[in-house]
Amino acid sequence: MSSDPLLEVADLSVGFDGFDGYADVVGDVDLRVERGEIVTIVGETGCGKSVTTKAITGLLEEPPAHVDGSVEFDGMDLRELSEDQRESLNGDRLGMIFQNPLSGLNPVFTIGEQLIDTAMFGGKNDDGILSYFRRRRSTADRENARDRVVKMLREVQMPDPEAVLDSYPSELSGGMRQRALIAQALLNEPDLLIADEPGSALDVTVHDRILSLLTDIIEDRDMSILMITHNLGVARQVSDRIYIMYGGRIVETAPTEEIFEEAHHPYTQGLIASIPQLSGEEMAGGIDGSVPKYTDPPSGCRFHPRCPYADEQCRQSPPPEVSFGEDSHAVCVRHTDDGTTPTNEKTKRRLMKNGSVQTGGER
Ligand SMILES: Nc1ncnc2c1ncn2[C@@H]1O[C@H](COP(=O)(O)OP(=O)(O)OP(=O)(O)O)[C@@H](O)[C@H]1O
Repeated sequence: MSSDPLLEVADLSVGFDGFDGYADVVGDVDLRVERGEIVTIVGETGCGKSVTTKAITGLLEEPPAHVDGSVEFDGMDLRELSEDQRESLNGDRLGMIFQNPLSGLNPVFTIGEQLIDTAMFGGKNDDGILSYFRRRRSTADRENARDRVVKMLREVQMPDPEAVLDSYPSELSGGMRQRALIAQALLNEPDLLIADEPGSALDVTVHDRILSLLTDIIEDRDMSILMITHNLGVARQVSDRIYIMYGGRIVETAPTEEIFEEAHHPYTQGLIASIPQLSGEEMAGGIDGSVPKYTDPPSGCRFHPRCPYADEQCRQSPPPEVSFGEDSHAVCVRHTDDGTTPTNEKTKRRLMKNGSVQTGGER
């Protein structure tokens, strides 16, 4: 662990005012990304992964969101930056790719206009009158930027990049729009790329292709990545280190191989047991139950209603953080009690006995 991480998030919390009352979604989140490191946040849908990255990148509207904690990027406190400073950073030193490829592109400008602007002006990408005049200026700079965009579109394997430059987002397929967004996020060689389930809004085969494309591209670059996925198998493929998130809390973190060698939290163990295996022994239905209701979260450990080891202590008090090495922690009371320490196999047996759908193997 270095003393100079590129991104360091401390004690982040996010809640929302809503019709059903206050939703206490994210809390006590500490995470860091070292220079050149690929880190993933893994958890089921609704666990607070997107809310966490949106809070980091300043994309939550406050209110209704209430954000607290500190977010340091290369020594700058992102929460203290003015809107202008943040805009210059986003799209330049900080690249972002989100789940829905349509939301990231402006429908009234061509792909070329948008990507060339990003290449020339980075985060200072203005879709108003200013950009209209910028685009009228046919300078050598603009030609250079165009060449860079075409090169990048080729790198993301965009079919017929020259024709795509003159197309509007609505004229492209979902997969092509996602490729355009990946190209846009990488154009200015950001120091940190934040990728929120890229391609997950698309069908499974396109999603898989997008993911393997992205992993190939990032392998060749010296870039830090914070990636979000609900798929632990994907996280294993791409990341150096994993944070497991449940109910808006980080429940475990460790270097990727350590998580798979010896996961400590029953939730992580349940996710591992749910990864499809050729032996057909995975819990095909995943872990029984659903993520908490954030307007009325469970007391004590938020995972206790689904945990096969939960007892009174888990229902009563928030669990302690237990360290298993400098870089490996889990937040679970069981590890202070030798008799019932969970193991992957034990948890899998218990979860299966509890009625999770199974495809074969032990019953
Ligand atoms: N603007 C908002 N106002 C109120 N609640 C919100 C808002 N945005 C997100 N939430 C709630 O926060 C919770 C966590 O959502 P989030 O999108 O972060 O989950 P996730 O783990 O990223 O899942 P997914 O992969 O489906 O996006 C959800 O219950 C969601 O309804």
